[in-house]
Amino acid sequence: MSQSNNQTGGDLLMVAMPKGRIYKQVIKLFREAGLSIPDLEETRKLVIEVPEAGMSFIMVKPVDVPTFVEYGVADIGIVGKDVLMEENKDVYELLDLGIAKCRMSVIGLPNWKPTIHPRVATKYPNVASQYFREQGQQVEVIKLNGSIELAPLIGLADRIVDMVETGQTLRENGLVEMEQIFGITSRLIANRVSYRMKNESIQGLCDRLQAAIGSTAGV
Ligand SMILES: Nc1ncnc2c1ncn2[C@@H]1O[C@H](COP(=O)(O)OP(=O)(O)OP(=O)(O)O)[C@@H](O)[C@H]1O
Ligand SMILES: O=P(O)(O)OC[C@H]1O[C@H](OP(=O)(O)OP(=O)(O)O)[C@H](O)[C@@H]1O
Repeated sequence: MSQSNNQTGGDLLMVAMPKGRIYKQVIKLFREAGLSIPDLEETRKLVIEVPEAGMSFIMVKPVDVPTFVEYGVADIGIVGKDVLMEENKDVYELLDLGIAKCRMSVIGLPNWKPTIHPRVATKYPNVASQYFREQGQQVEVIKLNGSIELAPLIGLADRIVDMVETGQTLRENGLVEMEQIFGITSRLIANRVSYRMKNESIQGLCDRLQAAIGSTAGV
């Protein structure tokens, strides 16, 4: 196994860990990969060293993970494909972790009809703009930060671009999925320089995670 278990201080891999929804699934996967990680959300600490796993974690908002990694203050990070597509940062995408699975879709009311000045509300303005440009549709994109499904219900926009997992949010608000844009899972990303300088430990972690993903695939 190339991953060292007795690294200390500056040799630790700095990992940007997303707080919230993805966190628990990442920790489960890391543990399945044989890495001994405590519950990082047990405290309000934002920098947590875990020398026995050869890693140090910074706890960040999911949308900020690519920024910490691009600037190299984190060597690696875990982030949803949705955020990667929207933020378009200069990082390596190393591994599909297969967790936090959902999809990015165009959503609207069931009786939707094309309008003269179509408006689309979304948390993902770059993704939405690119999608409708490729479709040859001119739309005004309105950026929101949450409760996106509200927009067509109250007339702010005629459609939204948002994530769908179980479809419960759509059903409970009387909305329908009109088109799927792309599938989403969480990815392991790396800083370009770190990937060269710390290749052995990053590649070792990748191999361990890949083995854990392989052994649980289809379970
Ligand atoms: N309903 C969902 N099902 C599965 N995965 C999801 C779902 N919603 C979001 N995700 C994935 O989890 C990631 C983080 O979502 P989360 O809701 O924790 O973050 P956020 O809303 O960006 O953060 P915050 O709530 O702190 O503003 C998303 O970027 C996406 O990849
Ligand atoms: O298909 P479902 O299983 O219902 O999941 C989809 C919902 O999950 C996410 O919302 P989130 O919980 O992050 O809330 P927010 O975007 O309003 O903050 C997403 O924006 C959808 O609203």
